Amino acid sequence: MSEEEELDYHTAIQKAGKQLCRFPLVTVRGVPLMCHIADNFEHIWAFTPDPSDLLIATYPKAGTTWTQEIVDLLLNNGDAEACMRAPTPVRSPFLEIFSPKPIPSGLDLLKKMTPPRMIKTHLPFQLVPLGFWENKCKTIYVARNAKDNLVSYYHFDRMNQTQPEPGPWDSYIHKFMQGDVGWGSWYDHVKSYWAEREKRNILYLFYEDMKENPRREVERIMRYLGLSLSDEVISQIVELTSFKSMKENPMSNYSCVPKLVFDDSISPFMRKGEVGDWRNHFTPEQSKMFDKDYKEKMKDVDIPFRDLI
Ligand SMILES: Nc1ncnc2c1ncn2[C@@H]1O[C@H](COP(=O)(O)OS(=O)(=O)O)[C@@H](OP(=O)(O)O)[C@H]1O
Repeated sequence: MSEEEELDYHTAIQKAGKQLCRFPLVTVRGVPLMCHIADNFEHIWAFTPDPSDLLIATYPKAGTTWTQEIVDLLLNNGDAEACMRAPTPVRSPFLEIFSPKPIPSGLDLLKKMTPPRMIKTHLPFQLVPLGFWENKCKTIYVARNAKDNLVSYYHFDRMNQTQPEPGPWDSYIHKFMQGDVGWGSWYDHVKSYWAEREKRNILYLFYEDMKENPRREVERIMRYLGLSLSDEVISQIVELTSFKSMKENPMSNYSCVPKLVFDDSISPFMRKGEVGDWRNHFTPEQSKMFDKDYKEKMKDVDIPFRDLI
């Protein structure tokens, strides 16, 4: 990003900050979306990607930013400086985000960029513009176990002053289970991409696998992208995308978003980055109740989630 663009970007988000509020949810084709997304859904649906574009799809808080950083470094042969050219949401536009914006509007940014582009979405499979599938765009989906995903989303809803009010922890668990949160049901989301993964050649990854063996997962992404990088470069990418490195990196830690939007005194964007943190939040009763409902909602699929019990 040039100095002028960077200045523009910061002025724009500061100005937009004045119009920001906790956006209410509006249902689009059965999926609750924040109203600024719902109001502009027609434009989002009409977006036509280039066949060379890459889609990174996730339910919110499943490891999107981590994956965006890995992909950008892979595409830039591990060049840390190149990947510090701009904050994550500028390097990898967020397809459905519209103004007033805590981060730049995805469609506006995409118009200015030449393919191949790295595009982020939280839309469930059925709301992703058809052009992605017609043009056979490569797609990486990252899923995170439901309980850790819920915990991360709860803290994000507390700190992001544009997300709907999360309310107390106990009622948030119920909201999440009912899919009464932005981008809807976690259960439907992870299932929607799982069902299409083979037909659409979607690389379906798990946050827990990335934590367990980041190098193995970086290499998996590398092969999916048709790249072959040296062992040394891969090691560098693993190091640059560790939680600690990304938390310290102003281009990946979302410190680009002003405090009046992302209030990091409530909870930082790069919060803990752990598997199993749900154990510090769920009471045994809440966990039992969640597990019973989970079993019922997930009985029709066998997606290998771990660290849930
Ligand atoms: N490098 C790395 N390693 C491990 N964990 C990481 C990493 N980068 C981000 N994170 C954690 O991912 C959570 C944020 O998820 P997303 O990037 O999907 O958020 S968003 O939906 O794009 O807003 C959030 O999880 P929690 O800490 O559990 O809240 C981040 O801390």
